[in-house]
Amino acid sequence: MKVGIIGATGYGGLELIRLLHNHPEIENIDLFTSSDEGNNFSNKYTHLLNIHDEPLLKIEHAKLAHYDVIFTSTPSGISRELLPSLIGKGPKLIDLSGDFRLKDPAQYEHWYKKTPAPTQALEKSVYGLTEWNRKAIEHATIIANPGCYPTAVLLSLLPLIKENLIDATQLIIDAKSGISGAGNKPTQMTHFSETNENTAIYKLHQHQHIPEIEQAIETFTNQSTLITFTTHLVPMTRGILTTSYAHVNEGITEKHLTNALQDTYANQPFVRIIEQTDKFGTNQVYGSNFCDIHVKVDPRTNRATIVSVIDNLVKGAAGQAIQNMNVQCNLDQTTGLSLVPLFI
Ligand SMILES: NC(=O)C1=CN([C@@H]2O[C@H](COP(=O)(O)OP(=O)(O)OC[C@H]3O[C@@H](n4cnc5c(N)ncnc54)[C@H](OP(=O)(O)O)[C@@H]3O)[C@@H](O)[C@H]2O)C=CC1
Ligand SMILES: CC(=O)N[C@@H](CCC(=O)OP(=O)(O)O)C(=O)O
Repeated sequence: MKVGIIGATGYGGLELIRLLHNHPEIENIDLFTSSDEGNNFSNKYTHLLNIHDEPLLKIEHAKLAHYDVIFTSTPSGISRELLPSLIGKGPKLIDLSGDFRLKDPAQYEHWYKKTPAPTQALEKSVYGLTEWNRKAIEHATIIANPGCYPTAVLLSLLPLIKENLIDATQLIIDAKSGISGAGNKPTQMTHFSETNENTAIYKLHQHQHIPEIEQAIETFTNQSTLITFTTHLVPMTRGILTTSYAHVNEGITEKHLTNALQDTYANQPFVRIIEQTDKFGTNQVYGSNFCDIHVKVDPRTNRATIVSVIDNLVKGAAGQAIQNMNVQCNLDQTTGLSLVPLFI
C-alpha cells in the first residue's frame, strides 16, 4: 500500500513513520510538509538516516488522491480544509486531529474556538475508537482518530457504563499526560525549566476532550452525562494515566466491574485488564499500542477507582490510527503493531 503523511515532521507524524516502516503491507511512505519542502527527512531527523532519506514533499491537493491511505497529523483547523474534497475520491483518510470528531459543529466552534468542518464531511466521519466502532470503521472513508485522553478514559469507562455498573451521572476523571502530548512546537507551558520538577493543572473546565468523551459515552452507551475532567502536565515525555472515580450501583461488587472489563475485551489484543497489582504506571505500555486498565472498589465509600494507561503517541495517536487502517483495509488489526513495551 502507498501512504502519505501530512504533518510528518510533528510528533504524531514521526510515530506514524516509525510504525509504518515496520508494517509488512506498506510499500511506500511519502511525507508532506507545509514549511520544509525539499529537505531530506533524515537531515532533519537523524534517527531516520538510511531508513527514510527522501525529501519532504509540498502538499499538492491533486496528488493526494493517488494514495491508498492519507494520514493527517496536523494541528486542529488544517484537515477540515484539506480532506473534505478527498472523501470518496480513492484514499482512505485518517485524521489524528480533533477536526472530525465532534458531530455538532457548534460544539467544535465552542471548544476549539475555530471554524468547524463542513457538515457533510462531519456526517461521513467515523469515530475511530477501534474496539468500540469496528463495524463502522470497516466501511469508513474518513476516520476521526480519537484524542489521546479520550482513548484512555473511554476504553476504561464504557464497559462499566454500558452494563449500568457505575453511576455515570457523577463521573470525576483526573488525567495526567507527558509533554509530547502538546506536540513539537515549544511553548511557555512546555518549556523545560517550567515542566521539569513541576506538575501543573491546565485548561481547567475548558479542555476540548470534554465534549468528545461525553459524545462517545452517549453514542456507545445511550447515556447522556456531563463529566468533570481535569488534565495535568507531568514531567515525562510520553504516557497518559487517567484515574476516574464513580459510585458503584446497588449490589455491584469489584468482581462485577472486573468481569465486565474482561468480557468486553476478551478478544481485543490491545486492551489488558490488570486484576491484581500494587504498581500500575505508564512505563508498562511505553512505546506500545496497549491500553492497560485496573479497577478497585473502596468498600468504605462504595466508590470505584478506575485507572488506565496508554502511550499517548501510540494507542493515543499513531498506533490507533494504524489499527484503524488495518481494520479499514481488511487486515488483522494487529498488523505492524505487535510492539513489546519499552519498560525501562
Ligand atoms: N501529540 C500527541 O500525543 C497527540 C496529538 N494528537 C493530535 O494530532 C495532531 C498532531 O499532533 P502532534 O504531532 O503532536 O503536533 P505537532 O505540533 O508535533 O506537529 C504538527 C505538524 O503539523 C504540520 N503543520 C503545521 N501547520 C500546518 C499547515 N498549515 N498545513 C499542513 N501541515 C501543518 C507541521 O509540519 P510542517 O511544518 O512540516 O508542515 C507540524 O510538524 C494534533 O491535532 C494533535 O492535537 C492526537 C493525539 C495525541
Ligand atoms: C499535554 C497536552 O497538551 N496535550 C494536549 C492533547 C492534544 C490533543 O490530543 O488534542 P486534539 O487531538 O483534540 O487536538 C492537550 O491537552 O490539548
